[in-house]
Amino acid sequence: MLIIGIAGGTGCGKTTVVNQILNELPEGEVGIISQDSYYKDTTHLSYEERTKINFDHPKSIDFSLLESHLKDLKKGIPIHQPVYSFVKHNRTGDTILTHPRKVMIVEGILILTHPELRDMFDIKVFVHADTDERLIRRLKRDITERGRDLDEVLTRYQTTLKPMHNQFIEPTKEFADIIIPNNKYNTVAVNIVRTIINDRLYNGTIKA
Ligand SMILES: Nc1ncnc2c1ncn2[C@@H]1O[C@H](COP(=O)(O)OP(=O)(O)O)[C@@H](O)[C@H]1O
Ligand SMILES: O=c1ccn([C@@H]2O[C@H](COP(=O)(O)O)[C@@H](O)[C@H]2O)c(=O)[nH]1
Repeated sequence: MLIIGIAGGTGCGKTTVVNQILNELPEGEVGIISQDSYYKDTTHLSYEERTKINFDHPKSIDFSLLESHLKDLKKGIPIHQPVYSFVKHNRTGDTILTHPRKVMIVEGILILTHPELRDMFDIKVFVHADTDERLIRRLKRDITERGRDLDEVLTRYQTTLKPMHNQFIEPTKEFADIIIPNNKYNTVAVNIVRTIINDRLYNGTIKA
């Protein structure tokens, strides 16, 4: 199994890059794990309390579950990936049965902060977009898709998102094997990653 970790700050375009990579690859050969699925379960808290969580700090992520799921997949064991709701700020209680694939992509803002997880990645990618670009994208996306308003996004940006990005996320760029500049859509970089995957898939250098 080839495991690719794709990190980068919120709004840099990780999800978009993953979808672009998957485009044109045969269905069923590549599996996805999103770090967002592994936000800690906070069912014991009220909605009000959940809105105050610092979701950009590594401690908000259940890394031990993520790590053990990845280990299971490596052993050929399917996992039940939790489904997360950004609107409720909590897991939904549903899971997605995720089968081991020849190539697994793990994406998320904090995935390179955790040494044990980081060591499991064969290729580490960091998607870069400028801070103002990321904030603009985040504003648009969170208002249209995640039920937020202008005030919520900007307040969260100033209080937690920006400081956590500088403290935890940006420094992990140094662990990356490949940095994808993504201020504009970067089809060249996406094609390079897809070529690496195709090479591993069809030249028999990896086993399922
Ligand atoms: N290169 C790009 N240029 C312009 N908009 C982009 C680009 N990449 C992503 N976007 C848009 O920015 C928003 C955030 O992208 P997304 O892939 O969800 O980022 P992430 O997963 O890193 O938070 C989405 O609305 C997406 O369509
Ligand atoms: O309940 C939640 C959980 C997380 N967030 C924010 O999401 C981003 C990470 O997701 P991306 O898709 O990489 O942007 C993170 O910055 C958290 O602040 C949230 O708003 N609510």
